[in-house]
Amino acid sequence: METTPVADALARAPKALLHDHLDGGLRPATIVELAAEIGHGLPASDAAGLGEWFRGSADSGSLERYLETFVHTTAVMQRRDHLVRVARECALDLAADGVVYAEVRYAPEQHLEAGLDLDQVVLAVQEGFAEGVEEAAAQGNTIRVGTLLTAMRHAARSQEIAELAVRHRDEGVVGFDIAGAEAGYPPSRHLAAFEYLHRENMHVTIHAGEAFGLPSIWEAVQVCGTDRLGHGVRIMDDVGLDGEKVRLGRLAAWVRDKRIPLEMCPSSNVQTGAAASIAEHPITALKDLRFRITLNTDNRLMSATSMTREMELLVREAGWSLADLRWVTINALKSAFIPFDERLALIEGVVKPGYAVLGV
Ligand SMILES: O=c1[nH]cnc2c1ncn2[C@H]1C[C@H](O)[C@@H](CO)O1
Ligand SMILES: [Zn+2]
Repeated sequence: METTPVADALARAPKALLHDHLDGGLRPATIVELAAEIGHGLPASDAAGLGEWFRGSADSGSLERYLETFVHTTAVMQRRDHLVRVARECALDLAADGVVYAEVRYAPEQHLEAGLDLDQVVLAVQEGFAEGVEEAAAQGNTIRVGTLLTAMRHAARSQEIAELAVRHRDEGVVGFDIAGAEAGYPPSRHLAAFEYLHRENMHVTIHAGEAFGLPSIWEAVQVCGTDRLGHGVRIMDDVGLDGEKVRLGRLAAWVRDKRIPLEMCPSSNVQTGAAASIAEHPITALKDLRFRITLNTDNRLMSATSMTREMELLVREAGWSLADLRWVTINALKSAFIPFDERLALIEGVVKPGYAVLGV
């Protein structure tokens, strides 16, 4: 993309990110290096080729096939020092992209193959984030990173992961999530974990309404009591036209009325077939209907993207303005899993002044 005044403004705009997978954001060069160290075979031997392989393979039109690419990232995230490095680089890369607040998620149960236990995995990742945040600050980029612990929805460890999240809540873990193939694995499968988290006053988000439709969103909201929806793009199935007038079904109305945040990830959705194109992605219609939408990367490696790029795509292909981007940034901070006063401080002290400099 050529450098234009708008592209320059987007690069400088303060960003808030609620939905980014640690194992979906590795630097290709790091994967090449770590894979060589542990003797893991890769589908491409150089960083550029590997980056291209991830993006191309993830462009499959199917969430299941998209998820298959993660075997090559989780493979190199098994040793303590490797987890520290990947987390450190994640914080540095997000900060360099202008992200001032990020919630980064991963599934600890996928990092036990070299003998670490769940707590050791969490501590290694927290150490890496702390290092990255400190280095970024030294480079002049201030970022705050919160961690979400994910349980894989096809597996049966959600209660354990929920307890792990609660155990590490004072060390930077701010919430819990479920991810993985959605069809056939409804959120209610993990109801006991969600009930436990509610009793512990712990925040919850659920991947729902990405590869499966309204029943998945309904369960996440009404049965599991989620605070936010990961993607939630299929809520559009409950939005119709009554002549010229937009009509919300009961679930869509509930989601909008309750201001339930939607963690939307345009490029990822185009790759998995959840949306036809950036121009037609429901994020724009939902913005116009004033749902509590947020803009996210999902997997920077698989989508070869960044927050700046997602913003550029919406501006170029869906007619978004800087004011729209400021709005979703504030929405994200209103929806963040850190305390209210800290969210407010970021909105008033960082985001609003940052956009004011850009004339918004
Ligand atoms: O967009 C997604 N939908 C469902 N699951 C996902 C998505 N992106 C990543 N994951 C899975 C694969 C990762 O290994 C796991 C934990 O980050 O979460
Ligand atoms: Zn995701």
